[in-house]
Amino acid sequence: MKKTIIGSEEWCSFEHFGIPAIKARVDSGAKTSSIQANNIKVFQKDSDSWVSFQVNPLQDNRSITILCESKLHDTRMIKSSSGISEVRYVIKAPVRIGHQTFDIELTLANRDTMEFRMLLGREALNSRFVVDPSETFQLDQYDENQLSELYAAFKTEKNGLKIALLASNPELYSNKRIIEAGEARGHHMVFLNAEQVYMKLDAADPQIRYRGGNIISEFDAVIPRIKPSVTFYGCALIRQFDSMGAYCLNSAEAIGSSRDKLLATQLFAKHDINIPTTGFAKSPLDTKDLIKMVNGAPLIIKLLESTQGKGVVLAETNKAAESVINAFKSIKTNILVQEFIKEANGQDIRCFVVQNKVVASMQRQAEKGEFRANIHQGGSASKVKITAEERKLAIKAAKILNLPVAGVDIIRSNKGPLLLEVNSSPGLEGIEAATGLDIANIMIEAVEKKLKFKR
Ligand SMILES: Nc1ncnc2c1ncn2[C@@H]1O[C@H](COP(=O)(O)OP(=O)(O)OP(=O)(O)O)[C@@H](O)[C@H]1O
Ligand SMILES: [Mg+2]
Ligand SMILES: [Mg+2]
Repeated sequence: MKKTIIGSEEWCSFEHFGIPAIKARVDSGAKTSSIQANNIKVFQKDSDSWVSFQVNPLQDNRSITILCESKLHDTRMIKSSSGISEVRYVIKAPVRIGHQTFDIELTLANRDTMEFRMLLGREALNSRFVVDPSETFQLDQYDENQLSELYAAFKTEKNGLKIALLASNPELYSNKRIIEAGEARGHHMVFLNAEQVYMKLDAADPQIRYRGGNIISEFDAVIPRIKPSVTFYGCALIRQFDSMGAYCLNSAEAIGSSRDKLLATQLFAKHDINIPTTGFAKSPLDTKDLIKMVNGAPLIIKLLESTQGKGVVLAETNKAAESVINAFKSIKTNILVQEFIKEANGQDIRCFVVQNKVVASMQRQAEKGEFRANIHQGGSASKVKITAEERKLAIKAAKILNLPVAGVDIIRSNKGPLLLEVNSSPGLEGIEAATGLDIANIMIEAVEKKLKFKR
C-alpha cells in the first residue's frame, strides 16, 4: 500500500468517543501515542476493567470537556525524568486520520501542561504514513469557525453550570478548593487568569477573549478572586462578564468598595455600624488634631489599601504617631488613623459570610509581641462561638457592601463588638482548617441557589 505523507502536526478524530477533531503532534520518537486526559477513573463493568476520563480536545480551551469511557487495554509503569514511577493507563480505540481509520493504542496522560492534546507515536504511523517534518496539516485542516461548528453541540450540552474562577494563581489553596468543590457538584469549572483575559467593548458584539485569541463562550457564573494589585482591571472584567449575563459571586462594585477602606468605613458609619473611632485628613497641618480626634496614642495607622495586615501600624506615642502620619503624607499615601483597641489583646474574629449567613467563624490570636492577628503575621486560628450581636454585625456589614461572599473582621472591645473591615476575597485555608467546614462547597451552593439550579 502506498504510504500517505503527513506533517509534524495533524488533526485526528475519535468518532467512537465523540471527539470530532483533536490536534496531534507527530512524534516518531515515542512508541505509543498518548492523549491528554483528566479525572481518570478505573471501574468494573461486566467483570472487565474500564476506565473513564475527560478530554479537553482543544488547546487552551477547557470549556469543552468530553467524557470518554473505554475498556482498559493495559496498565504500564512509567518512570518520569525525575525518577518517580507512575501508573499509566492504556486504551485501544479507533482513530481517523485523513481517510484512514484504524485501532490505536493510547496512553492516558493526566498532565494538563501538555503542549499538545495528543502525541502520535510511531506504532500508529507504522506502514501507513511517512512524516514530512517540514509540513503541517497535510490531511485535514480546520479553521476556528469550523472547529466551533464541530464542537457546537458541546457548548449547549451541560449537566452542571459553567463557572469561571477569575483569579491569578491556580495553585493557591482557595482557588484549588473552589475548582474542586465545583467539579464535585457536577459543574464545569474553568480557571481564568485575570491578567490573560481581555475584552472587546462593543454594543452589538461584546466579547471576552483569552490569551491566544480564544473567545470565551458564555459562563453561567463567575467567581472572582482578584488579588488587590489587579483590582482595577479585575473589576473591569467582572463588569464585562456581568453585562454578558454571567452571575458574579461578588460584583465589581462591591469588590471595589470593600477594597477602598475609606469608602467602606464611611458606608459603615452611615449605616450605624460600630467601628473604632477613625479619622482621615489630607494635610499634615491637621495631623495633631487628627490624633486628638481619635483620643491620642496609642493609635493605629492603616494604609487605605492593605491586606494581610501589611499596611497596619501601631504608634505608641503621640510623637511617633505624628511622624508616621506625616511620613506617609509626604509620599502622598492615603491613610486612616484609628483608635487602638487594646483590650482586644491581639485577637480578632473572622466571620465568613455567604448570602446573609455566617457560615463559619474563627478567632485569630496574634503572635506574642504582635498586635495584628492576621495569619500572615504569624497569628493562629481556632474555632470560636460568636455572639448573636457579632453575627448580626457581620451579616449587616456584608449586606451594606452588597457582598454575597465576605470575610468580616470584628474586634471585641469594652464597648462591644466593633467592625474592623470586610474582605471580598476571604481566604479559605485558615478558616477551613480551623473549623473543618467545606466552605468552598458552600460558595458553589450559593451560586446554584442564585441561579435556581436544580439537578
Ligand atoms: N483599631 C485596632 N485596634 C486593635 N487592633 C487592630 C485594630 N485595627 C486592626 N487591628 C489588628 O490588625 C489586624 C489587621 O488589620 P486590618 O484587618 O484592618 O488590616 P488588613 O491589612 O486589611 O488585613 P486583612 O488581611 O484582614 O485584610 C487586625 O486583624 C487586628 O488584629
Ligand atoms: Mg483587608
Ligand atoms: Mg483584616
